[in-house]
Parts: sequence; structure tokens; C-alpha cells
Amino acid sequence: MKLVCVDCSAERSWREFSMACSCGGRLEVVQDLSRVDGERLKTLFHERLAERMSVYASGVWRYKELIFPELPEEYIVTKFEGNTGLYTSEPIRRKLGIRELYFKAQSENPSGSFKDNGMTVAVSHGRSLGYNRFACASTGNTSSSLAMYAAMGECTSQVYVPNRSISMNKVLQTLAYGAQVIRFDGTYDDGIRFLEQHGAELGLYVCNSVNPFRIEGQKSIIYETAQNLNWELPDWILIPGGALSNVSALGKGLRDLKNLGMIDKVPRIALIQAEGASPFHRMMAAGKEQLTPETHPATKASALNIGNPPSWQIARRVLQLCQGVTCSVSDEEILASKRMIDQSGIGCEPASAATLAGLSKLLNDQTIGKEESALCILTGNLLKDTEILAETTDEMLHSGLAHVTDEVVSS
Ligand SMILES: N[C@@H](CCOP(=O)(O)O)C(=O)O
Repeated sequence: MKLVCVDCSAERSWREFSMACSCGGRLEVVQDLSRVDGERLKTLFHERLAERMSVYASGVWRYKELIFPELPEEYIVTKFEGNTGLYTSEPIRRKLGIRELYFKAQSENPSGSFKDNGMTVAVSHGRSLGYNRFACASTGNTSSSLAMYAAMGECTSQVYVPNRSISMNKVLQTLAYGAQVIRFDGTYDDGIRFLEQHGAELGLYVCNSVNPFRIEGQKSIIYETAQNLNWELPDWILIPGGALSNVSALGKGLRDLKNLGMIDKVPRIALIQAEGASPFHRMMAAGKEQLTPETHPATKASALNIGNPPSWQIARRVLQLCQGVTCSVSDEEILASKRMIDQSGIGCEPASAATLAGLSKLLNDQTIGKEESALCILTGNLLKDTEILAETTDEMLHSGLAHVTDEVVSS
């Protein structure tokens, strides 16, 4: 295993940590899978479903051979992350008129978001290098996840969180796990820039998705889904797009599975952004080569409030390889879809519902056919964003979509 710069192809050892190559390019983990037998792995991964207490009971470390084979087990910090539900909802499927529809609820992770899949790997890697001070910039999910794993690993965490347009619940969760929270005027993008400039001199191991080990861990989302579906994935995978780590990770995971012959067909990816924070979609739709950052990203889907996604080049390459598409959806469309997902009993935070809103749009313009199958990745838990919950349930009460009687309230 080695780290390779996606721009200049310079190589470095995985036994060092850096947020970027000296040329400024992003780093990617490259593994030699030439001697790996895909069929043997399927059997091994199946046997590990019976594990209860070892690291292999984790829905990430179950796939250790494809994620981080070299890492000694003693450094692994795990909360048995992954192992999340794969659901169908007949009412939603019928309403959209699509043949087959799945929801992968990454929201069921221990800290309530998909970040745990990558964070267990990043923190474990950092510990193996001797770090005990971890950091990130965050709109709240990354910070909650980091704070939880740092505490589990008896390390400290320092997190940089914007003052506005984030969910207070996520900040409280982060604080509760014992992180040092630094609030600042600006956006996630400013926080990342600060860590890129000062993280190394402060002796911090940075756990944002610019860290290639986060991406390695997040690949497990696609491994677990493929295993759930007996190694036959749907035609389309819909992913919400903010920092764009999932498109990089899931794309990489799909490539691994295809190269190893563990799946026959690679699904197409549809990346959905919120209209108020859609620099990547705008670039793709205009056929441009360069991303123009949005200086004031603004969406109610707080996890998507990102105007300058740091790994957009990797995401663009992934979409090109898997005939991917992008689209953007309004906050109203996101909240209407969230209501459907919540009322199906699955539930999610607003950012996750962008997937369903995007699916509906892409079915309407016939990019996705009704005879096809689709999977929506739900990234965060319904209780992550109580401000939106308070707002939407209040609207529902006033519009007659929900009823609370005095008897119920007082009983
Ligand atoms: N929505 C994210 C933004 C940070 O993204 P990352 O994947 O680069 O850590 C958050 O929860 O902070």
C-alpha cells in the first residue's frame, strides 16, 4: 500500500501523514490487489458476519483486506460501525413509479452519520503513527464522529466549526464527546484552508475527507451494500454532494469490486447537490474544467453548506469513469423528500433527502428510467438536525398534515 498524488503521481509511504502532496495535489491510497482472490474474499466476508466482539464485527473492518491490510489490529479504534440497514419503502417506490428502490441508512452509524465508516480508519491510522491530537473542520457530522473516536482511542480532538448555518445539535454532540470546539466566522471551506496551512505545525492529524484513509474507510459503504444484495448492485446509486467524499469513496470501492470480479456491473452514480451550494454541479453542467467556488453557500441542508469542495478533481474523475451525472435540488424539494423518508419510518437528516429529491427529478427528465433500480445513500440521522425538525413539524401542524390533540399532549 502506498500514497500517490492524483496530480503529479509522486509516491510516498502510508507511514506518514500529509493532507496533500508537495505539489498541492490530493493524495490517494493505492493498494496492490493483484494477488487478492475475490471469490475467497466473499467467503471470508460472509463468515465474518458471525463475529460479535472482534474488530471483524465492524461493518468497516470486516473488509480489512480491501481497506487497510497492513494495519496491526492493536491500533484499531472501532465502535462496530457500518452494519447499517438496507431498506425498501413500498409507498415511496410506488409514488415514484420506479421498479426497485433501496435506502442505505448510514444514519444508523454509532455517531449518527456515514462519517464513522471513514473515521474509524483515519483515527486508527493516526494512532499507528503515534498521533494523539486529532482535528477537523466541520459542519457537525465529521466533528461528532471524530470526537467520538478520539475519545474511544484516549486521544484529544480539536474541531473548527463555522458560527452559522450549522445544526446546534451536532455541535452539542461534539462537545459531549469531549472535543475542544473552536467556532469561527466563515464556512467549512475556511476551516479546511486553516488546517491545510497550520495543521502540521500544530502537530495535528487532520481527519477530513482530504485524508485518504477516510476515503478508504468509506469504501466499505459500497462493500456492505453489495454484500447485502448478494453482490448485485442496482443500476443507479444516488449520493448527496457537499465535500464530495462519498462520490470519491464509493467510486473507488466500485472499482475495487469490479477489478476483483466481485461484481459484474458497475452502477452509475448520480451526485445530488443543494441548489444553494452546488459549485460542482454547476461546473459539470457547464462542461467546465475548473470549479468556481461559491463564497456564500446557503442551504437548509446544513451538511451540504460547502462552497469549495476540496476533492472535486477526484470526484469528477469518478463520475467520468462510471458515466455519472449531477443535478441540484431546491431546499423545498429536499424537505418534501425528507418528509417522505421520515414518514416511511426510515428517517434522515435533510442532506440525505437530497438523494430522493434528485431521483424524482432524474426520473422526470428520463435520465433514470422507471424500469431501472436505484439506491439512495442516507448519510445522517433524523435527530441530527432538530432546528429543521422543529421548523418542518411546526409547518406540518399548521397545514393540517400532522395532528397533536390536547389529550395526547397532556397524557
Ligand atoms: N458535512 C461535512 C463537511 C466535512 O466534510 P469532510 O467529509 O471533508 O469531513 C461535516 O459533517 O462536517
